[in-house]
Parts: sequence; structure tokens; C-alpha cells
Amino acid sequence: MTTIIDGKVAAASVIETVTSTAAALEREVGEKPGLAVVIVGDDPASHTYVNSKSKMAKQCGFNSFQHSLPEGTTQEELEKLVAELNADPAIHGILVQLPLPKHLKSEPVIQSIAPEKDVDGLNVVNAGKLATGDLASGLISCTPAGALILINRIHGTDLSGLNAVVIGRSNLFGKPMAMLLLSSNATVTMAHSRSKDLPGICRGADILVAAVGRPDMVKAAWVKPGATVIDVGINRVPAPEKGEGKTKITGDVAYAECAEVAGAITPVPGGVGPMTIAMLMANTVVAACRSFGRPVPKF
Ligand SMILES: Nc1nc(=O)c2c([nH]1)NC[C@@H]1CN(c3ccc(C(=O)N[C@@H](CCC(=O)O)C(=O)O)cc3)C=[N+]21
Repeated sequence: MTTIIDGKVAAASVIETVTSTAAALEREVGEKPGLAVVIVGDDPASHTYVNSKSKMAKQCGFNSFQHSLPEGTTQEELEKLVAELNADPAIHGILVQLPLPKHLKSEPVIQSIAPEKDVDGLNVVNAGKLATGDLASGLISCTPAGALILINRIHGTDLSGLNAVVIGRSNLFGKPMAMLLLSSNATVTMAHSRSKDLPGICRGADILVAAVGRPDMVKAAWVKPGATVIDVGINRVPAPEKGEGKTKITGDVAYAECAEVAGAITPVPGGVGPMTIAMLMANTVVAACRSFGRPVPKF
């Protein structure tokens, strides 16, 4: 029997801890965690994500600040806003929604976020702490942190002796995911579009994590029987069965066929996605606790 890993259930448990920690902070310090989300341009999918982040922040008892900047925003204007948020004591977490419009460079914006407010974990200080094995004092990218919690639910926290394969090598996901798996004692392979014999590499995985952005790319023949399959893909594809012009989201894993071979698998939607938002809230409450010198909860 294949275990379907329910990301909504795991996310709810994270959110419960976040909410009670935020409530304790307000009781004892008289302050709420503050999350600022910055979005540039009018991509409808990005606005949907940002709205659900703001909604979840309020649900957790945070102050939520949304900055929607016009498409024509300049690099200087965006970096000036980040500087103001860095200096604002009511803000404990800053997230700049990616991707930015093409005329803007994301890297200098990301690096201008104060490391202690970088709830995406993308600043070199936070990426460097993760890479050097300091998991306790920085902030870790939300999606890999959430994926690890799902993996821990199946395998526990010590992954000694297990082969993990991560397909994808982005700074937002692939690299931090590999670092987290390595810190958990897994034997980690980072595969990507230039790898030779991707199916063969994947078949060696006890834990297979797919983050490539190509719908249904991972096939049943790539999955070792009994393996844990974590699907990080969020692909919007046409869904004619829902009606003319309708779309749905689907992962990077051909779910139905892989579920027959895997020991455990995450669905899309309802897998890693809800964990991403939950870990954003977790990072924000952690950043707030640290700023007030309060003990930090464990997730
Ligand atoms: N600076 C930055 N940080 C991010 O973390 C970031 C970003 N930019 N840009 C866009 C991606 C995408 N992302 C998702 C978060 C939650 C779901 C999610 O909750 N998905 C649900 C429902 C999805 C739906 O139905 O549309 C699910 O998978 O079940 C998906 C995608 C965060 N991202």
C-alpha cells in the first residue's frame, strides 16, 4: 500500500505551533510578528499566491503588510522599499515574490534583505549557514524546509544509509534541499537537465525529490519500488475536462503511475505547496522571537 503524504495535515500542525507562539509573544512582549510581502507587476498567479500568504499571516495572528508595486517599478524604487522594511521594527519577515518582471534584477534585491528578516532564506548569509551546517541560527528556504518535514514523517529525522536524489539545482529549492538532506545524513545526488541517464540516477533513490518545472516528467520506470517521492512541481496546465479554457495545477511527477511503484508520495495540489506557506509563517515567527530575545519553537 502506498502512503499518500498529506501536506495539508502536516501544514496544519506547523500552523498550530506558529499561532500559539505568536499568541505567547503578544501576551508576553505585547507585539505581533510582522510579515511584509512585496509583489511587483500584475501576474495573476503571483497575486493569488501573495494573497494566500497574507491571508495565512492574519490567520496566524501576525501583522501582514502587502506592498503591490506597479509593473514599471525601477530597481532603485524596489531596493528603497526593501531598505525601509529592513529598518522598520514592526517587520520581522520580508518576502519579495519571485519571479520579478524581466527588467528587474532579483539577485541584488534578495541580497539587500536583512539576513535576520530574510524569511525566504535566500540571502548569502542564510544560504551559507545552511551550507556550513548551521541549521539553528539562520533562516531556511520554505519549500525545502517543508519538504524535509514531509520526508521526516516517513523516514524519521536520521536518513543514514538512504540515497536521496534531488532533480533541480535552483537557489530557491534544489541547493537548499540537498543541504538539508545531507545534514540529515542522507547520501545525496543533485541531478539536473544536463545529467546523463536521469532515469537511471532516479532509480537509485530511496528518496526522490522532483523540482524541475516540467509536468509529469518523472515516470513510474524512474522510481525504485517502495521509494518516497516528493513532488515540488507546480505547473499550470490546460484542463479541458473542467471546461473550455480551464486550467489545473499538476506536479513534475506522473502521479498515478508513480503512486503504484512508490512507498510514499506527495500529491499536487495538497503536498509540498501547503507546507511552503506554513514554513513561511514558521520562519516569520522564528525571526520575531529572535528579535525579542524569546525562545524559538521547533518545527
Ligand atoms: N520569494 C518567493 N518565495 C516563494 O516561496 C515563492 C515565490 N517567491 N514565488 C512563487 C513560488 C510558488 N510558491 C507556492 C506556494 C504555495 C503553493 C500552494 O500552497 N499550493 C497549493 C495550492 C495551489 C493551487 O491550487 O493553485 C497546493 O499545492 O496544494 C504553491 C506555490 C511559493 N513561491
